[in-house]
Amino acid sequence: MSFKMVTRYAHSPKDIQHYDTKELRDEFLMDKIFSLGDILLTYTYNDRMIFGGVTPKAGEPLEIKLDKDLGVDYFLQRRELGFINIGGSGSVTIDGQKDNIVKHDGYYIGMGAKHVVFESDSSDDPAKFYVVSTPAHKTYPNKKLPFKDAIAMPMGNQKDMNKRTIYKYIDASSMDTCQLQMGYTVLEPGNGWNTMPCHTHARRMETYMYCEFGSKDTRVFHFMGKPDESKHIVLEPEQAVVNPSWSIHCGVGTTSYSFIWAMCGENQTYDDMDMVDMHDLR
Ligand SMILES: O=C(O)C(=O)C[C@H](O)C(=O)CO
Ligand SMILES: [Zn+2]
Repeated sequence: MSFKMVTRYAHSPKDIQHYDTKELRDEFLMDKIFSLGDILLTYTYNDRMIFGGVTPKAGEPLEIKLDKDLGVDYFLQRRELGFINIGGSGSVTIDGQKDNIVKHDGYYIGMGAKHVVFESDSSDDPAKFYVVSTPAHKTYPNKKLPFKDAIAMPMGNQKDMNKRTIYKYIDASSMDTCQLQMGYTVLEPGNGWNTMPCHTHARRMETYMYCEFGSKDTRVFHFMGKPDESKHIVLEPEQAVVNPSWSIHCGVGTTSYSFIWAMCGENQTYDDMDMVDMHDLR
């Protein structure tokens, strides 16, 4: 098993003005999230979100152990954690309490949980736990978040090539959470655009992890930057991007796809978005 956590710094919009493709990718793209038997995490200085993949082999449980790096006694001493499984079935054991987790199940784990152990039922179809952790100030109850209970918001339409459903898993309207908001967006076949018309939310940063592409050659062109200075990053399946709060975040795929979004910052108000007028995009 290997455990790796990389750091990504925070940027001002001016920093990226002259970035070439490689620099932009090096700073904002996480090119590997799931690797069998491994934990691969990123610590971004944007609101100190930690995110990445936990992919256990069958019979070899994985636990995120972070103390010295965070200056705490254990990983969730001052943090909360959310996850959504996009792989095969598995389980999570939180301080001795085990729950089965099938594909697309999620979980909220409150501050103070000492041991969170992830397991896969089979190495041929391992669970792929996409995990996101944000700083917390209060312990809220752990909560299993089955896909069927997510708040489903149909969005867009076929004519605009953006028909999709946003599934809110961790949302302050239906449960307690300190900072973390998390969900999963699924595009309908034949649709390519997410989050268009696009927005910013200076109050919150956001990460996107793109997955479940319609074909092996599908690519998603993800757009970021100030609305009047947009740049793009081309993503393969199961890669993630960091979006600073000043940045737009939207994308178009060469087929349909899904993505997991997670936010953290000043508020927990999903609809608090500054919509960008199409005339202002450059
Ligand atoms: O498809 C969409 O639109 C989204 O999923 C938007 C994200 O949820 C988002 O950007 C929330 O601020
Ligand atoms: Zn957003």
